Amino acid sequence: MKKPIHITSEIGTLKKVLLHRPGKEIDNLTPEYLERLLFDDIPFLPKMQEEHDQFAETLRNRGIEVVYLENLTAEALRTEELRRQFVEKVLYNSKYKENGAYEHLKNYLLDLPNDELVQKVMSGVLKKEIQKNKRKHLYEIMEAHDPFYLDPMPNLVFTRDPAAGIGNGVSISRMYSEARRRESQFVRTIINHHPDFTDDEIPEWFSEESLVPMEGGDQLVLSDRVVAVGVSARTSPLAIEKLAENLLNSSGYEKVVAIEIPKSRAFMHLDTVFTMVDHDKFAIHHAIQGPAGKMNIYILEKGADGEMQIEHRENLSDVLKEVLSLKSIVLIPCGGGDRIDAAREQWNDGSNTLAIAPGVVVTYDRNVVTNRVLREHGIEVLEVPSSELARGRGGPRCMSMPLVRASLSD
Ligand SMILES: NC(=[NH2+])NCCC[C@H](N)C(=O)O
Repeated sequence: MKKPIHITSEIGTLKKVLLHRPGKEIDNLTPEYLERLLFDDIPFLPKMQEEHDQFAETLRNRGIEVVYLENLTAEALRTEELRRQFVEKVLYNSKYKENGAYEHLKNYLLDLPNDELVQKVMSGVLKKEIQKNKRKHLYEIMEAHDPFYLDPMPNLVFTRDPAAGIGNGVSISRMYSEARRRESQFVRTIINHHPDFTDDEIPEWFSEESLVPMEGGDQLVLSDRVVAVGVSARTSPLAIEKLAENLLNSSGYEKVVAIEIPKSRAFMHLDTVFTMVDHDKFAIHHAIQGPAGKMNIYILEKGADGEMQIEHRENLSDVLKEVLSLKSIVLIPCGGGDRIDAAREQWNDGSNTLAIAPGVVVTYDRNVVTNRVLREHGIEVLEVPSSELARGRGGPRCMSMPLVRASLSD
């Protein structure tokens, strides 16, 4: 039987992918809350949806099955008990656990049919939506102080981050910031309760219940033996070691490569500065490499005694050649390596490519220099429009959670 999750590389032909079509959550963004909600601007939703639909169409045109987070979640909530658990988890991960201030909110949500329930949880709930006479806690009453009963989740469009497939298993993220922590509950619900996923035992390499953060944008499945994980503003070394222990003990994975990147907004995840585009080619933003190309890279593997062994390395190209057993590799610089073009295009996710087959990537049309340089290196580049999509600081890789890719040996 076909496995519901099969991801043994970054580049194997993509067969099935999970997306989220941006919705009303975007229309609840206001300038005041942009920082708290990790968004940089207020997109024009109809245009953003149009661009997102073109992204999905580009994938479908290449024979890829596109499924949506909102639909699978609504389908998975098959009993009253599951609906209740889902809502309670989401609210628990919000800030309303303190003094039971969420009872009315919970009842309000549970009165809705599944598709509306899911939409509401995504879009957020304004205090004014709940009847005044039902609000009794201080927080509920103080509407001007904060209009949101439940914050919107504008980052759901970045399905890459709350979970990632590795091998036939999944790593469900403990998101770094409160703004995104609830997002993991959607994939959790799907994996545990959607009929397309429950027939099979899906190993879990990392859980959202963990105390230390890790996000999917930092995880790159380099091969069926090696996973790379960014040590970033969002993913901690403690989390990476935990993931490595699980992978090295109970999967075919033999090495986890921890790659330290600068902790800044522009470089929030490894995939904003480094993605795989072909068997031996990678898109990279040169600024992650220090003087003379030096970086901090650590290879975690099991020693002969079964203990975890960690080795330090400094050169990315050498590490990639070593762990992928390649004679040579090519790093394709974002913006062609030009200081201005590289910084501008990295900000708009120039290196955040989504490989849909070896040497075939989906990118944003606005990154003209990077796209040209990728083509000069023999990569087929499928461009998608990006005026509005780019405003949340995530590109085609961030906007997709691959569920099934062909193995490279197929
Ligand atoms: N895999 C990625 N690079 N995701 C980008 C996520 C962007 C999102 N606004 C955030 O700050 O979380």
